[in-house]
Amino acid sequence: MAETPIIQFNKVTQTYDGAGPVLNNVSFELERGKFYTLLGPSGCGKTTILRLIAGFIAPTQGDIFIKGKKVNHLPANERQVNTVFQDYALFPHLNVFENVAFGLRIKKVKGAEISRRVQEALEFVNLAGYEKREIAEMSGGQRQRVAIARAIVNDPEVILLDEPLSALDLKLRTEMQYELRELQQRLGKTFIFVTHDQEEALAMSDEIFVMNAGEIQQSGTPMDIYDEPINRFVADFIGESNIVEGEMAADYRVRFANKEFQCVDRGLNPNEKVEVVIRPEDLEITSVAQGKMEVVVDTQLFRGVHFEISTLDEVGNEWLVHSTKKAEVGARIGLDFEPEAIHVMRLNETEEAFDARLESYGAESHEK
Ligand SMILES: Nc1ncnc2c1ncn2[C@@H]1O[C@H](COP(=O)(O)OP(=O)(O)OP(=O)(O)O)[C@@H](O)[C@H]1O
Repeated sequence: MAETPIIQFNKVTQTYDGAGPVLNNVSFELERGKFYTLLGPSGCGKTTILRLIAGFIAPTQGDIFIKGKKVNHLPANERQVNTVFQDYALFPHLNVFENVAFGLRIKKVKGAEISRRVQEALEFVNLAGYEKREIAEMSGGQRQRVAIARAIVNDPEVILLDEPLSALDLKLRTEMQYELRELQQRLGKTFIFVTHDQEEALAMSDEIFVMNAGEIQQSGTPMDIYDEPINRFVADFIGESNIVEGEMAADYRVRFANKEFQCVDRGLNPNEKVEVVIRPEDLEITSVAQGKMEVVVDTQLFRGVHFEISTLDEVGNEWLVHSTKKAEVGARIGLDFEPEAIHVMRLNETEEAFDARLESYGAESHEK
């Protein structure tokens, strides 16, 4: 990347109190002005990354850079980074204006400038006119916006958001997803958002980092991660997947479920063991004669927009199908799919090798 990364981690390992590492040799570079999401199950180290960037803790090993400057031990208040916490951490005894003004008062900014900047921040989050309101009189979504105003009033380069939507009900949560994304684009600042909700990550991010057990498993755009997961963990964590064991037969040919299929993957070794992913929405129900694979319908659920149909092939693999067509439980049916719907994962492939391999296939062949 041409520009100096806004944030860079270089082989960062973090250990708390002599226990095993909660971050293991993590490296990445973030660009200015993008919306990044750290996504992963509870305890995988997402918040630890935020705390290292904010300066609440220093790395056990490795280096952290902000705008090219090493900041391993730079105090939090000297970093151009602000955090929006999960519970917003607002002061209940102060009104909206004073909550947003708090950091500026500590920094002894002049009164007139405080007024101007707080006003600007509140306008930015659509809370102009709410200055005198008590926090207790604000709704969940409004409190969220006060917390964001309090972060942006300092004009930071980077805003860290630690599961900020998790306290909201589903409808408000969806509204705030749009709002946050739109706010980030208007501000043009780097946002680093932590969540364990894959739908939230897919909807909001320019780039997602999928984490597991203190490591980044894969990084990429939401579409990259969804269409081309690097391994079983990522494929399972993002969306619903059918994942079965298979082996390469030759270039563009892969075997699974006792048959050989055309795929778009090449450059793997003949007979190499692989894992094969097909998304449920890429499987189409048809007659046995017309299908590429013969299966028996095991269960069927109506999900409103589609039927969720669980089927079994002759070797006992389960194939979940999302279909607008109904099937009969117990019926023998055919499943049809395009060669591009098959995603082949090598076992234990590094992210670098994986990216290079996909790149070598060319964009057209791997696009659905
Ligand atoms: N101060 C601490 N002392 C000891 N262990 C800690 C400390 N903070 C976090 N941990 C441990 O480090 C691991 C990673 O925690 P972290 O908060 O980064 O995970 P997370 O992915 O943000 O999880 P969650 O989604 O549950 O917040 C966990 O096993 C946690 O118990």
